[in-house]
Parts: sequence; C-alpha cells; structure tokens
Amino acid sequence: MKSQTSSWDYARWSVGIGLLIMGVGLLLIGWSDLNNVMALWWMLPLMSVCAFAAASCRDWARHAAALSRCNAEADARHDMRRALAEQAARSQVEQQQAGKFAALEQLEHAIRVSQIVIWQVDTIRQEILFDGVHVGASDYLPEKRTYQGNGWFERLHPEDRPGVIERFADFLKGRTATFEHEYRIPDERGHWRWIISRGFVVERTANGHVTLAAGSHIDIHLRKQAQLTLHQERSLFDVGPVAVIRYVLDDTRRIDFASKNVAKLWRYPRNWTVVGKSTSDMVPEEDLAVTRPAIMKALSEGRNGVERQVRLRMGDGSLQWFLMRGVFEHEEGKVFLRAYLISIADHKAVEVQAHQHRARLEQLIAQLNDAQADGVTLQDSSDLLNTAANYEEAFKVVRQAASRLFPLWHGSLSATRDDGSLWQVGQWGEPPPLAETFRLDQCWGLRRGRAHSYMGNGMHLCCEHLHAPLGFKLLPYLCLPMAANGETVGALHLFAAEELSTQELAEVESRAERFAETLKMALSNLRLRNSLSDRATRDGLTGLYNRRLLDQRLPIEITRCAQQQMPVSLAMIDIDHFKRFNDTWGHEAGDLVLQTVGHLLMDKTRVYDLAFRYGGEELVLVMPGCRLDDALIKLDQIRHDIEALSLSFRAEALPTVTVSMGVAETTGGSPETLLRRADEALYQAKRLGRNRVHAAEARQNKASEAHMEGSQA
Ligand SMILES: Nc1nc2c(ncn2[C@@H]2O[C@H](COP(=O)(O)OP(=O)(O)OP(=O)(O)O)[C@@H](O)[C@H]2O)c(=O)[nH]1
Repeated sequence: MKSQTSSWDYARWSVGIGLLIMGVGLLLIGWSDLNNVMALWWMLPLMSVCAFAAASCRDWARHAAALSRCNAEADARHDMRRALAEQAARSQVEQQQAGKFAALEQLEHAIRVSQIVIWQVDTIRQEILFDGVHVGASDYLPEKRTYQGNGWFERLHPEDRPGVIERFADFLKGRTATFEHEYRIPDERGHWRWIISRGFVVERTANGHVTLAAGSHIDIHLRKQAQLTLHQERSLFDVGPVAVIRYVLDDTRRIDFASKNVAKLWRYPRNWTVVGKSTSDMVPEEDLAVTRPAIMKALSEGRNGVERQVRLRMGDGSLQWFLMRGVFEHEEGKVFLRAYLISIADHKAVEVQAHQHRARLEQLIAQLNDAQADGVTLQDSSDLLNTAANYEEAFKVVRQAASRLFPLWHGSLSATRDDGSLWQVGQWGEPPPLAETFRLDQCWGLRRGRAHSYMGNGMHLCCEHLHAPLGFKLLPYLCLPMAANGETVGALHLFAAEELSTQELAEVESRAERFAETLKMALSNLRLRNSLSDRATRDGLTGLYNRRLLDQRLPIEITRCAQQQMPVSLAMIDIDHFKRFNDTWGHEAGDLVLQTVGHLLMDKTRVYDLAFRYGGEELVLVMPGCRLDDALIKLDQIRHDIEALSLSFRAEALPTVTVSMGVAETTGGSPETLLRRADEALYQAKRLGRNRVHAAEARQNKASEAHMEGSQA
C-alpha cells in the first residue's frame, strides 16, 4: 500500500529533524562558545526525540489524513458497493423480467409457428377465450377472440358438433379428467379443417364442476386426411371393386392372401376362399400360357411389378376380364406377386362393341366396293347375255359372272320349258344332287314367286328338286325365281360351300336378287328366240328336233365332246311292226304312238341329250358325253318304259308298243359313220327279235369306223 509509513522512515525523519534542530541550536549559541558544545550532546537525544516527535507528528498527521481518506474511501466504496448491489439487484430483476418477456415471446412465437391455439374456458362467465394463431390454410391471422355461450360450438362441423358438446359437457362436469377430441372447424376460406382439442382443469368447485379449464387446438388436418385416405383405401380393398391376392412365384403358384371382397367380386359363395388355391384354378390355361412368361420376364428384368389383362374364372363358371397390377415381394427367400385386380368387363364389352362397329364399317366399305364391282359385273353380264344365241352361251356368261359375284358358292341355272317344267341349263362348282328336270311346284322359290332361302337349321323348308341323299348335310341355299312378261323364265339356285349366318345369307340373297333381275330379261329373250327357232328345227308331230337339226348338231356335239376327251353315243330307235300297227289301228293311232314315244324320250333323257325324228317312225337319240355302257343301260330303261305304256285311242286300248334300238359310240369320229353303225346295230336288234337294244361292239366299232371312213375318203 502506498500510504503506509515504515519505522525506518520514522528513524530517517527523526535523525534529519534532530540534525536540523542541532544546526539551528549551533547557530543560536554560536561556535565560539565551545563550552556549550557539550550542551549540544544532550541536545542530540532531545533533538532526536523532537525530530522523532516531529516525524511522528507528521506521520500522525499523515495517518490521520490517510485515515480520514480511508474512511472516506471506505464510505465511498460502501456506497458504491451498495449502489452496485442495488444496481446488480435491479439488473437481476430487469434481466429476470427481460428473460421472462423473451421466454413469453418465444413461447408465443412457438405457438404461432406450431399453429397451436390456446384456449381457456371460464364456466362462471360462460366464455371461451382463444389465444394464438387461428388455424388456417395459408394466411394465418393472429387471433384473440372470446366466444360467449355456445358461440364457439356453433362454428363446428355439424357432424362433429354433437360429439364435441357431449364430451365437453362430460369434461366440465368432472366425468372425465381431461378433454380430448378431434373435430372440424372452418378456416378463413370456410373450408373444414381437422383439429385435435385437448384440455385440462385449472380450477374446479368442491363438487368437482370445472370453473376454469385450459387447453390447446392443434391442426391435424393433413394427418387426418392421410388417415381418412388410408382408411378409404383399406375399405376399398375390403369392400370396393379392387380385389387383392398374393401368390408365390414357384411351381405351385399358391395363393396365400386374398382381400375380403374376393368371394363377392368373383361371384363365389360367401364362405368361399381363394387362399390355398393355385392361380391355375382361377385362370384359363391359354391365358396362363401367355401371362406367366410375361410375369417371369418382368421379374428377370428386375422390374418392380407387371401389368396384364387376364381372364378369371368366376363362381358361375363364366370368364371375366380383369386388369392385374402385380407388385413383386421378396420374403424369406421366396418371390411373391401381390396382384391388384379390377374388373374391366365393361371396358372389354365397349372394346368388343367398338371392334364390332369398326368391323361393320369396314364391311360396309367392302360392300360398297363390292357393289361397285358387282355393278360392273352385272352390266357386263347383261350385255353378254343379250347377245347369247342359246342357253349354252347364256349359261357360260352366268357361270362366269356368278363365280365372280359369289366366289364361295356353287350354283345352277334352270330354264322353263314350253310345258312349264324346268330343266337345268347347267351348274357350276359342286352343288348338291339336283333334279335335271323338275316341276315348278317342286321349288319353293318358283312356287311363291320370290326368293327362297334355306338355312339348314330346321326352320326352313327344303325344295323337292334337291335330291340330297340320306345323311347328306345340306348347307344353306337360295332359289331365286325369274319371271318376265308375266311368265316364269327360269330360276337361279345358289348353294353355300360352308355354314353361314342369317345375316350373311341375307346379304348374298340381296346380291343374288340383283343378279337374277339382270338375268331374267336375257332368259326371256332367249326363250322367245328359241321358241321361234324351234318352229324351224322341231318336228311338228313329236316335238322332237328334226333331221335338219341333227345334221347340224351332230358334228358339233362330236367335236365338242372330242375336245374334252368325251365320247358321244348315238341310238337309232325304230317302232316295231309299225306298218302293221298303222294298218290295224289307223294312221292317227300311229301318230299318237309316235307322239307319245317322242315325249317319253324327251322326258326320260338328260337335258344335254338331243332327241330327233330321223324320218318316218325312226328316231335318233344323241347322248353327248355318254359312254356306250351307260347308254345301253339308259336306252334299255327307255325301251322298258315304252313297253310299259298303256295307250288308248278313242277309248279303245291300244296294244303294247315296243321299240328296237341300235347304239354306237364315237370319240371324234364322223357323224355319218356313227349314224350308220347305229343303224347297223338297229338292224341287228330287229334281226335278233326286236324289242331290244343292240350295241355296235367297241372293237368292231373302231375297225368298222376306220374302214368306213377310209372308203368314204
Ligand atoms: N302313222 C304314221 N305312220 C308312219 C309315219 N311315217 C311312217 N309311217 C309308217 O311306218 C311304217 C314303216 O314300216 P316299215 O318300215 O315297213 O317297218 P315296220 O312295219 O315298222 O316293220 P319293222 O321295222 O321291221 O318292225 C310305214 O307303214 C309308214 O307308213 C307317220 O308319220 N305316221
């Protein structure tokens, strides 16, 4: 300390002051008085004492001053300390207060940020005070609001309000220790938001009734929405349209999980379960063959899942389309497929419908194109038919046009004869066995005067001119009558090569009617022309072709058949003992016999065969394409039929009429030789006893033919 004085200082001060007093004493008494020098010796302690005293006095003074200063300083320090203490105390209070304020601010901030609303209920005042950030969607507004009475509850969602009121009443009446409930309140925009409200008791009466309670609201909207969505999704899988199954991707394909709704959705009994079954039990084999490789491919490519359309077997046995979204799950070294399945039956039905519409449209376009092509074909056919000289030419045109118009159909053309019956002009493809001649009433189309369609399903009548053998499966066919100028001129017959629908048959019928329309005028013209020509070519008594026509036609038929490597057989027919008959029964009766035999010949022979009156009672039958053996059989039948005739003239029975026949065959030989050989054979038949058929032998034929042709040359 600077103010402290050491005893050494006192000593220094004492010596100094003593020396000073002694000097002053010497000056006063003078150096001359050395007697008094001794006196100085005693003055020394005195001076020292004086100096000491002086020094002490100075120290005392200094001490006193220092003490005084110290006291003052001490007082000052005390004051300062007190002031500092007071200051510190004040600061502490201030700090405490400041801390409190900061904490409150932080709390308030935290409340605002966390969207917590603090509430306080005063049951005595019947009011609820809210403090904090009002729950809102985006623009939060600080709110300090008091609701009186039920003002707050009226803001709640109507569905939640009764529950909240009930629970809050329980809480206020002390029935529950705390209040906790989730409900909806409106936000600033009027949208409902979920909150959770929790409360606790602050004060209560002696009987337990709450007088003051406090609590908080916390916005749980997002969580609640997520909860609701999850719940909805879960219920979707349990009662909704999506079925969930899981099965192991090994050879068993065993299903180990299924949602509750599977039985209902798949139309199985309520207690039925798919768990434990294999996917093979549910999916048809052909679908499995495609779906399984697709699933395994997706797995091998490391995908998370797979999406397929599959058909599942329903409880009622039907197959229904489903969209399957599968997710792979790996568990305990096994791979499972969790499949979410939703019916796409409606979608598929629409798809099928759309496909049908598209197909129908394409069909219509095709029909339009076909119709245009048909129009061209019909026009061409019409032109050609009008120039056809005879039925054969007409038939060629018809066959060609029909093959183009009805490529998958076989057919036949019939024409009307003078007696009203019909004969087959020709046929193409492979129609069922048909009568070569038939009556008009044997065809339903001709009978009714309109197209007759036969579906082969037992619903339609089959025409009699079809001679389908027993067990023959008759496919759909059409008969289209053709009438012109008030008379039937013929019929077009079309036979399907395969089963077809009613719709398809109707379409062909419509087209065939147009074809028949074109055809009928040509047939009518042809018939008229033929009738005029018949008068020049037919024998007036018998109706058979005359010899002039035989001379024209025989070479044509031989050449035509030879081109197709076919023979022509020719029969010369002569009525036995006709002279005698005439002589006995008269010439008119003889005419009747000739006429009857002529008609029988026309009736009993094919349409291709040509019967001529060669001269007198001699008739000739030309059978193109007919071998000698077949001709013999046919001729013998005719001979028999003639013999079986029972004729009467003027109510008088005529005797049995018999004929003799000689037949020869040629392939490309001359007409004259053929006629001659047939005549020779006839001669033989007469010679052998009549009423018989005699054939020129094949070898002899050849030799004789060669010889005769050689001699003619
Ligand atoms: N009624 C009728 N008789 C005819 C006609 N044309 C020919 N005749 C007769 O037919 C007869 C032919 O007789 P013949 O050639 O002698 O032969 P046949 O009496 O039939 O004796 P065979 O032929 O040997 O069995 C003659 O009496 C002719 O008058 C005809 O148009 N009408």
